[in-house]
Amino acid sequence: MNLGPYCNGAETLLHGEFGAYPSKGARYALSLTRTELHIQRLVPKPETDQRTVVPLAEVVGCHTLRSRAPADQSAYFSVYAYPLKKRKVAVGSGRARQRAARTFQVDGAQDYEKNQAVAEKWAVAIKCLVLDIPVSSETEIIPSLLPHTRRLLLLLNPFGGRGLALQWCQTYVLPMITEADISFNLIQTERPNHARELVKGICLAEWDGIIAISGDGLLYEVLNGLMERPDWEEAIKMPVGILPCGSGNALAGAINCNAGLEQALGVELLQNCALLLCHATVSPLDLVAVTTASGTRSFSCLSVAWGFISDVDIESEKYRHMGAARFTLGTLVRLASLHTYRGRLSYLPAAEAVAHRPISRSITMAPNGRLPLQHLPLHRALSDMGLCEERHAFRGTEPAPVACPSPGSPSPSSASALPSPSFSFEPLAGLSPASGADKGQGGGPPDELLVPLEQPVPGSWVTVEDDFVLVLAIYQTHLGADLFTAPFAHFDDGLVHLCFVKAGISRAALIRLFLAMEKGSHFEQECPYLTHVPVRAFRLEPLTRKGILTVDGERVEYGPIQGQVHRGLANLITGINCLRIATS
Ligand SMILES: Nc1ncnc2c1ncn2[C@@H]1O[C@H](COP(=O)(O)OP(=O)(O)OP(=O)(O)O)[C@@H](O)[C@H]1O
Repeated sequence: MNLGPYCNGAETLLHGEFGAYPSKGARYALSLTRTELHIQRLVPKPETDQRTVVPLAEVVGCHTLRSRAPADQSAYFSVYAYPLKKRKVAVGSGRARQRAARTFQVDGAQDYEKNQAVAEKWAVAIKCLVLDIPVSSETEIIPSLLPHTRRLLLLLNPFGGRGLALQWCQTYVLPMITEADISFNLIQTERPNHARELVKGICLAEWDGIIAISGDGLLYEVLNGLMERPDWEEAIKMPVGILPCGSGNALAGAINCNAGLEQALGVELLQNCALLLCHATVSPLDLVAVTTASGTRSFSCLSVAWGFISDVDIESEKYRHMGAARFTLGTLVRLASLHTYRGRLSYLPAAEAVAHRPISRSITMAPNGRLPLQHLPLHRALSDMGLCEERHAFRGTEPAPVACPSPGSPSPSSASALPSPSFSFEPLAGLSPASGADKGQGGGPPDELLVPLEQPVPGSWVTVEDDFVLVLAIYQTHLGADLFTAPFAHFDDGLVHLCFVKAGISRAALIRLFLAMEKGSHFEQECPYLTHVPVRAFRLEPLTRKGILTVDGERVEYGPIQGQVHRGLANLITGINCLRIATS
């Protein structure tokens, strides 16, 4: 049965009839389109026209193999997919991805070389599609279409979340990325700021990406380590990624959502992100340069929070063993003693109108003012099926060794040391500024929209002085993996989504907002106390003496803080284009 040249209306790139492994006499017709692998059993003939369709969005790689039996002139190729399945034992959502490998026998020719060439062609085509490399039926499918083996630096915080990062990485991540032909070096961080120091010392040319296996805090360290390098302009272009093993996992939630996948937590979210990592697509990522009262400047990719949200985040640290549930408990505890905070919030509204639902309500605005790292050998899940790996297809594609440039002389820092404000706040025991020790080593683009914190904001800014329950400057869709807080945000929209809730809101209304936030429908409640304004820059001046401020979920010194967005400064590995994703 010939399914080509079109399969369900899509162009067939490859078509062939193959045996299977283990054999059992079955034969299959395979058709490859840009988005799917169609598998039709021919022998024994099925009673109905039943086809198995493998969405390439669920495929991580394809390997060619050879039989250990010398008489066998067949070549084989295995396709590795990770479809989403309902789990027998309900954990979290009750869904998880299960490895599904299919091995086909290419036996059309008498000699192995010809069969191997066909197997290799299929493997190359499938890998190109997984990596979003354009292929059409006119393309000559040859190994040189493929990029060199990706080399990822995996940084794992063994104490992130519930402390399961290493176990989860070994169980769910390493097998998958091995099948995706990703070469990696896995380093466990030993202390806070270890990841930051590591990325400051690496030779950029040796890596294709840096992946944080933990919560958002570790990625914050990676981004700031890159920005603190003398070559920050080049360094910050290094694709970064996240494999969520923390408790909040906001960025992972945003990546999952961007791919069109159903909201997920725990292992399901980790597997989704690992699958997306195998698909390699990179998106520009906005960073917000945040300056605190002591003049410390750091780069944030998620949020600045004050009030209810930062209180819950930091106060729930003691429930860390509970994983994501720590926030639910923390929320209930905080709701019981709901605080309000007086503050002055100033912002520069975004010039363009942002097309989404009406947002601003009940707003009281007053215009005014080296570490050279040895590569581990490419890890491989070798078949235990009596087949061995055929690596010819990928030989000769390794990059030539590169010389590591020695660190250059530091470029002048634009992080101006701002004097402390005239009023002071209670010192926080044991808390040091987020990057105070490193101040001045790196650079980063100038914050041309900001004036020093001790000067009044420019006249084009808007200022609101009020009692707030919370102030949140968020730049991604998610505040946590299951908190769809800014549904209108995009990785590189060049916007800070300033959200605040003013005092006066009832506890019940606040709970309703947070419950609705799971689905991202909280703005539909038209709560008069909730305001959202898309801005380019903001300043928050707490007027209440005690409080908690967080940047990307990490506590920073309490006091005036301001930030400006730098559009698409970093690169984030986001994986599959959402139009191609399949949810089963
Ligand atoms: N080996 C380590 N020991 C102690 N702290 C570490 C270690 N490695 C990293 N850290 C620090 O742990 C902090 C929290 O880590 P991370 O944010 O990755 O996990 P999390 O807090 O569980 O996750 P989330 O931010 O999603 O809640 C980071 O700021 C990092 O500096």
